[in-house]
Amino acid sequence: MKIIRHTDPTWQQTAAALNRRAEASDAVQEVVSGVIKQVRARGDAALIELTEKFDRAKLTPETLAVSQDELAAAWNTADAELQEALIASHRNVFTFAQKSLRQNWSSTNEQGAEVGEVYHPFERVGCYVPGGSAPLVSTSIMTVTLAAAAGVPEIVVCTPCGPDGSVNPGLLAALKLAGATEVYKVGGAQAIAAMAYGTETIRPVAKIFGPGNSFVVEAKRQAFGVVSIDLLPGPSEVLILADKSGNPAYIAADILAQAEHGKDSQAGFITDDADLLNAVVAEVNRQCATLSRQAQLGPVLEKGVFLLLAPSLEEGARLVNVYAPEHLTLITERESDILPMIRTAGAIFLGNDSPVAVGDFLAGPSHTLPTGGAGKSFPGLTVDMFQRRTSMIRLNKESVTKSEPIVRAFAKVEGLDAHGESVAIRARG
Ligand SMILES: NC(=O)c1ccc[n+]([C@@H]2O[C@H](COP(=O)([O-])OP(=O)(O)OC[C@H]3O[C@@H](n4cnc5c(N)ncnc54)[C@H](O)[C@@H]3O)[C@@H](O)[C@H]2O)c1
Ligand SMILES: N[C@H](CO)Cc1c[nH]c[nH+]1
Ligand SMILES: [Zn+2]
Repeated sequence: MKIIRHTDPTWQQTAAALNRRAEASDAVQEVVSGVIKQVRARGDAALIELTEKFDRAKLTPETLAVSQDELAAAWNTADAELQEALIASHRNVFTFAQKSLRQNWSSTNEQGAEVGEVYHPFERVGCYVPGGSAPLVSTSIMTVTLAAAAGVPEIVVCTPCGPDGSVNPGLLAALKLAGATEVYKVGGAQAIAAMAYGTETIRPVAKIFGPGNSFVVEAKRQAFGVVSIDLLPGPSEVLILADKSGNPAYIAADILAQAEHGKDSQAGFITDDADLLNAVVAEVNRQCATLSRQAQLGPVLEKGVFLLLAPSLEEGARLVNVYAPEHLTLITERESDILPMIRTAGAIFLGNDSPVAVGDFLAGPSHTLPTGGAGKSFPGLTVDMFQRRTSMIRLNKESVTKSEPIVRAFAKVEGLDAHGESVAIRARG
C-alpha cells in the first residue's frame, strides 16, 4: 500500500499523478488488433484456435454455442438460494431500468414545425460477461436485464469457458433469467471481434455492451465505428473519501473487496484525518489475512492501493474529480457541502452503511461503470443505451413559409442555393 501524506514535500505531485487515462499499452493494442484480424479473416476457425490458446479449451463449431436447453437446465438445477438471489437482483435492476427508459415525445418549434424523438430498441445487441478471473454472474444481470427492459429482441452474450469447455452454471442460470437469446462460449478480444464482424456461427450485432479486462476493453475501442459501444468499463476500482466519521473496519473491507478483483484493480482512500488513515491501514492488514483470494489480493495491495492524507475534505473532493473513480464511497458529516463538489464518479455510495458490493450485486443501477479515469467523459451503463433514437420533423404550408427566410439566409452564406430553393418552392405553393 502506498501512503501519501500532505506533509510529504512531494505530495501534490503524487496526487497529480492520480490523473490517469484509460489507455491500453502498446503491447495490448497490438495483441488485440492481431486477434481482430484473425477473426475477420478466418471466423469460427480463429475463435476455436484463440480459445484453445487463451482459455485452454478445445471447442468445435458445434460446441461454440450454449443451447437454449442448456440454459433452461442451468436455471432449473440452480439451488434455491441462488435462484432467490438472482430473482431479487433482477427485480431491482429491471425496476430501475424501467424508470430510466426514454419516452417518445413531440412538440412544435418557433416556426410551427412538429419536431420530436422516437425510440426503438436495437434489433440485435451483444453483451460481454467476464469470466477470466471469476465467473461474473452478476454482470449477466447488470447488462442483459437492461437490454430486455428496453425490448431488444436478440440479445447475444459472449463469455469465456473453462478448460473443460463449460461455462459456470450459475452464470448460465443468470443469463436465462435476464433474457439472453443466444450465448457463446467465447471470451476476450476474439468475442468482441466475433460480435462486431460476425463469423459463420455468430451473426454480427449493432452495438456491444459490457465490461472486461484490458484486452476486452481495447477490442471494444478498436471495433468502435463498425459497431457502437456503451462505454469502456475495465478493471474495477474504488475511491473512498471520508472524514473522522468513517468506520475504519468498513473502509478496509471495501478496499479489500475491490482488491480481490485482482489484476489491474485499484483502491484508494483519501481522508483529512491521520488517525483514521492509520486505523484503516491496520484494519486492511488484519482483515486481509482472513480472506481466500490471496493470489489476487497480494499484487493489488502492493501496487494498486493508495491511502492519501489531504489537508481538507474539500481538497480530497478535488482529487476525487481528478481521479474520476468507477465507485466513490463518501463518508462525511458534511455531506451537503462535499457531495455537490463530486462531478466525475461512475457511482457514489453514501455513508458508512453503503458497501460497494451491494451496488455490484443488488441495488438497481447497473454495476457496469467507467474506469481508468473514463468517468470524466462516460457515464455508467443505462437502459437508454439499448434504445436507438430517431428524430422526426413534419412541416405544413404555414411552418414551411415561416421557415423559408431563415433557410434562405443559411443557404446564401453556405453557397448552397438548391437548399434554399427546395424550401422556397414549397413556400411559393
Ligand atoms: N467496470 C466495470 O463495470 C466492471 C464490471 C465487472 C467486471 N469488471 C472487470 O472486468 C475484468 C474481468 O477480467 P477477467 O480477466 O477476469 O475476465 P475477462 O472475461 O474480461 O477476460 C478473460 C479473457 O481474456 C483473454 N485473455 C487473457 N489473457 C490474455 C492474453 N495474454 N492475451 C490475449 N487475451 C487474453 C482470454 O481470452 C480470456 O477469455 C476485471 O478486471 C473486473 O474488474 C469491470
Ligand atoms: N465491482 C465490479 C465492477 O463494478 C462488479 C462486480 C461483479 N462481481 C463483483 N463485483
Ligand atoms: Zn466488485
